[in-house]
Amino acid sequence: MTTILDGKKTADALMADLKTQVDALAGQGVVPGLAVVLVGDDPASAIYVRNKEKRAQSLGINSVIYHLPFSTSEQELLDQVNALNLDPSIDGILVQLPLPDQINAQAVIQAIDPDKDVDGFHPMNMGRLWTNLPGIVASTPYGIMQLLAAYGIDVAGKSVVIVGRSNIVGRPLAGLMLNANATVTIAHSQTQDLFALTKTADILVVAIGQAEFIPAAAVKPGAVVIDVGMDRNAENKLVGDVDFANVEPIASAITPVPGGVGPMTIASLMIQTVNLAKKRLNG
Ligand SMILES: Nc1nc2c(c(=O)[nH]1)N[C@@H](CN(C=O)c1ccc(C(=O)N[C@@H](CCC(=O)O)C(=O)O)cc1)CN2
Ligand SMILES: [Mg+2]
Repeated sequence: MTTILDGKKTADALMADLKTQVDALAGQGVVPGLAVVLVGDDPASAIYVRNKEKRAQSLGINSVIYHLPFSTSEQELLDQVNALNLDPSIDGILVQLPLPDQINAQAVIQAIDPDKDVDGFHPMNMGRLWTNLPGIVASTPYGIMQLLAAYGIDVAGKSVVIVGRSNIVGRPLAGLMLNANATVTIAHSQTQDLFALTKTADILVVAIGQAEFIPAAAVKPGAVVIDVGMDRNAENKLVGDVDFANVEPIASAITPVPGGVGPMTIASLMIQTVNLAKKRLNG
């Protein structure tokens, strides 16, 4: 029997626990503050930002959305970020990606106060992760680790292959897996004989953005498969990077799309926002 790693159910359970923590903070006079900056009108980004706001509101987190026009200049966005850096009611700042072409995303990420960088994308937080120091960790990788933990899947000593080397998923996840004592390989578009490599993985994570790219023949029977993709197939149906119908029967556990990694991303953002508010209270 394959275990379906249910991100929605797991996120809901984590959020129920988090709500009691937010209530306790409120009792001590601290309301966690999350600022989300959205530039332009990308429909998918608008949905993600709305979902973050809904989740924050249901927990009692003060979420403030700054919706700037598509024509916003890099300097205008930097000014907004600097104002939020100085706002004592804001614990976490995130700038929704992708950004319009006229804005250098790295410059914006590096302008965020590393101690408010709730996305964990700032080089300071990436550096902390890779030196195994406490810091803020990107939400999707953090969510994947939480999901595996919720199902009792220990990564220590396992062979983990991550397909995709983005700053949002692949690289930070590799750091987290290494810190949890996995043996990690990062594969990417230049990797030779990719499917021979993926077939060696005890835990296979795929984050490349290509619909149903990983076939059953590329997966070791009994592997744990984590699908970070959110793609549209030829019938315009939302699917992942893994051919779920054919891989599910041979995997020991697998995430669905939707309802796997995605909900864990937003839950992780909320957890880290609350952790930052606790830091404001306790120093
Ligand atoms: N600043 C950031 N930008 C982006 C991030 C991020 O972590 N920080 N990640 C993604 C978008 N994202 C959150 O921002 C995100 C994407 C998808 C989901 C999600 O719940 N997906 C659902 C399916 C949604 C659908 O039906 O389309 C699922 O998988 O079940 C949550 C968060 C890029 N930008
Ligand atoms: Mg999902």
